[in-house]
Amino acid sequence: MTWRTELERTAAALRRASGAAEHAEGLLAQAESRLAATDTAARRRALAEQLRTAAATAATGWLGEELASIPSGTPVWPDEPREGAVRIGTAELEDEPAFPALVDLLGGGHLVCDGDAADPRVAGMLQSLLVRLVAAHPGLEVSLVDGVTLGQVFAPATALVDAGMAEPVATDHLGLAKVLTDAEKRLTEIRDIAARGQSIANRPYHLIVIAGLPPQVGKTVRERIAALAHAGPAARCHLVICGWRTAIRTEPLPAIEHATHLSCREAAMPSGAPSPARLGTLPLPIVLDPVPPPSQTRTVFDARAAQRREAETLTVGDLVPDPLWADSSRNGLSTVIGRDAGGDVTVSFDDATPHWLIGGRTGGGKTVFLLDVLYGLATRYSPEELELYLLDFKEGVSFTEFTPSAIDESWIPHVRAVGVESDREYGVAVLSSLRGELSRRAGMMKRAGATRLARLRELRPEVPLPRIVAVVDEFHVLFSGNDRLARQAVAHLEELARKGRSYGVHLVLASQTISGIEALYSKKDSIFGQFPLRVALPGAKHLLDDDNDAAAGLSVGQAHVNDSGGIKGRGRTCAFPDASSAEDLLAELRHTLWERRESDVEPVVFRGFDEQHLTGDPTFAALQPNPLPKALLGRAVDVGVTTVGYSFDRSPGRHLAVLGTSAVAADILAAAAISLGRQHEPGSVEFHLAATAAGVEDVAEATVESLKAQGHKVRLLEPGSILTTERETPTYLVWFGADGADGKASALKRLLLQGPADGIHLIGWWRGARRFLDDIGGSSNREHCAGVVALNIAANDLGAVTGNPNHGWESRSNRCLVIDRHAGAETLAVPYVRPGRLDEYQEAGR
Ligand SMILES: Nc1ncnc2c1ncn2[C@@H]1O[C@H](COP(=O)(O)OP(=O)(O)OP(=O)(O)O)[C@@H](O)[C@H]1O
Repeated sequence: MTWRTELERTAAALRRASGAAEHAEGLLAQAESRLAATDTAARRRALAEQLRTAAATAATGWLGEELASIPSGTPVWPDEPREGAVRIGTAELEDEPAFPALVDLLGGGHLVCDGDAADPRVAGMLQSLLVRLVAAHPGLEVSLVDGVTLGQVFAPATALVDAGMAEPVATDHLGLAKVLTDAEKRLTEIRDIAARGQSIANRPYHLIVIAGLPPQVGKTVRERIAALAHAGPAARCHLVICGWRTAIRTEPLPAIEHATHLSCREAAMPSGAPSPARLGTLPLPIVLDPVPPPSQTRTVFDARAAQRREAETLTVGDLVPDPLWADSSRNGLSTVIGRDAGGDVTVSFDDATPHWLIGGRTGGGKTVFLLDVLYGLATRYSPEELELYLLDFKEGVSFTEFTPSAIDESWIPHVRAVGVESDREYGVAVLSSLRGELSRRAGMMKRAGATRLARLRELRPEVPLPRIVAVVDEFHVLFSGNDRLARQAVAHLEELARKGRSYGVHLVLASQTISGIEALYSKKDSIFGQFPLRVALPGAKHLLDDDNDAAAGLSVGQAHVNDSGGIKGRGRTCAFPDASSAEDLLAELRHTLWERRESDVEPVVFRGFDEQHLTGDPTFAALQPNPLPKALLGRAVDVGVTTVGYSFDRSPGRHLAVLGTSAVAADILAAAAISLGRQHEPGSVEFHLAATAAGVEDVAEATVESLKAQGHKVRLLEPGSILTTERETPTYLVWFGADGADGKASALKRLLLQGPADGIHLIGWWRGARRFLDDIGGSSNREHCAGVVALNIAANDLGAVTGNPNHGWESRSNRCLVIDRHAGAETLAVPYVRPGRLDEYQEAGR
């Protein structure tokens, strides 16, 4: 072989190997120009020197220097290197080391060697190659196969396995098959991403190192390896295949594309020494890199593993941006939630992912994930940019930390309403109010001529138009039962899911499962099709596509985030921080946000099973004498938990009947009387109380005391005189137990008919709805009592009382239905009771 040919080949090999094409071309040109010289030995040395210099540029530091010469303590690289070449040994010229032998691996092609790790030279080369690549590539993911030394050659890589950078070494054909299956899956996913025009440049390299093929490997597996080699480089998958030689049955080997071939198995030299290794067409022999110093291997692997763990672990503190509230929600909202090998994983509410579905078993981390998201958003966006509605249908305290408490007066200023152990009506009320907001925004957009929220915000800068995020934890409860409420919830949800995107109203539904919700059967696809962002937590079912098993191996603290409705290959698995273990930090953060608030309006908190007390209602505290007094009866099950009242004016029928056997009725009467007392000047009105029902003495007595304390004249009436007592001044007759009308049905009718005109109103408790109807003279007289508070009475009895059979009223503890026939209003409410009375009543089974 002439020097010229040798030179050309050598430079070409270097060019191929290093990818430093321009540099090698330069070398070639220079060398050619000097070919005329006569001193061959000198030329060879000069050539070797030039190639050494070229290689030093093509592969530096961890990738190119002799490992033994790299000082201990040299850090692993923090960023991906640009060069793809890596050293595997040294080319020798006349038995002297001439220049490093490089192969173009990650970002280039593959390395195929006919020898396997049973040859110590190959074992040494593999170990040093792994150290180099792990030290140089922070994002590298590795699959290791060793069918010849039972994993011995990769023993030092345990640290990589522990850090999740590598799978445990596969040592048999089944293990190899799994490696290939996983690689094929990954390849398809990455190819899909690239096919959609998205960049795959931030995806980690996947390196498969086969130290030797397990004995049982046949044609099919070899063909799979060849196919992977064919498609791999385009999907950042590269192979190092050792022991790639014709099998015993002399099957021809499939060709491995994009490969540099390393040959170690030519016949032994006459001296008995193994033949030297050869790399590709490079005419010089190669001495493969030896086993690196064990301490170096350990240090590199440990450092990389530690760095990887740290890089993938986001702390709660990392969720918080600096500065706070700096982002605009004009085009959407987003927050970082975790990290994977590709960097930060963010989740967004925008045109592409307007609504989210989150799934995971109990204890799978849903609440923690939601807290992470909510703190992330509340720190990025000010309350002018973001409003939050939080509903929790399970027994627990998920969102209470966002609201003021006896221990901590602060709250998250973005939060408008929080439902804790909410009941379904409250959930429906929140959805209904959000739907109202959709309509309001739709109207504004139409009038302003805008088609997008962002545009409307530009046109109407004076109108606050924050994006709204409504979170519903355990949302399946809302739709359980397939009843009227479930149907209402479905209707609201459908509308919000469909239109929310345009108007900046976003939903997050979290549950253990999205299947099995009867009320949603026919609408499932149309509704959940609007929820492209899927977050699968451990135990999530039916959240991702059927053929997508990405959530199968998740452990608590990990989430699989898919932004394409669960389609395979579109997700990222990341660890998210544990907000439940950062109470102090979050409390401090809450305080900081609270102190920055511009409004003192606290979030409305609805606790489904809490008692409501008249004295705890700010509306009661603010009452003043006024010409249109209103009896306060309870708090509505609506978003604002507004006070429900019934007003007494002089028009006919302004009386109030509380119906049902529940002793809560007595408390409602008491609350009505006491609140009315506040709205009259003492002396301008009298209160006549009659306590004819058993067990109401305490309540009646307390009511008398309260009214007297307000300065009112109060009379206690005895049976027989309740309806016949003369009343010359405006009077409220508060009657605990009006069933039977004191035996004077006609007097009752007269009072109902004529009373209001004289300022005389009845507030009465009837235990039986039918009895009440009889007492007032039948259904034709129902107009004579326009106010009804239904407690535990049957829906058809209530229908008979009001003449409206369609109330759909289902009585239950701690709820009442307040009906004002004149106003055409029916309001579900939590009635006022005296503190602790609900427990007493429940214990007594009433
Ligand atoms: N990111 C995380 N890192 C570490 N531990 C976590 C993480 N997320 C959750 N956990 C642990 O799991 C526990 C349960 O989490 P969480 O309360 O969020 O579950 P959940 O799905 O809401 O359960 P449930 O529905 O029963 O309330 C937490 O108390 C915490 O100890």
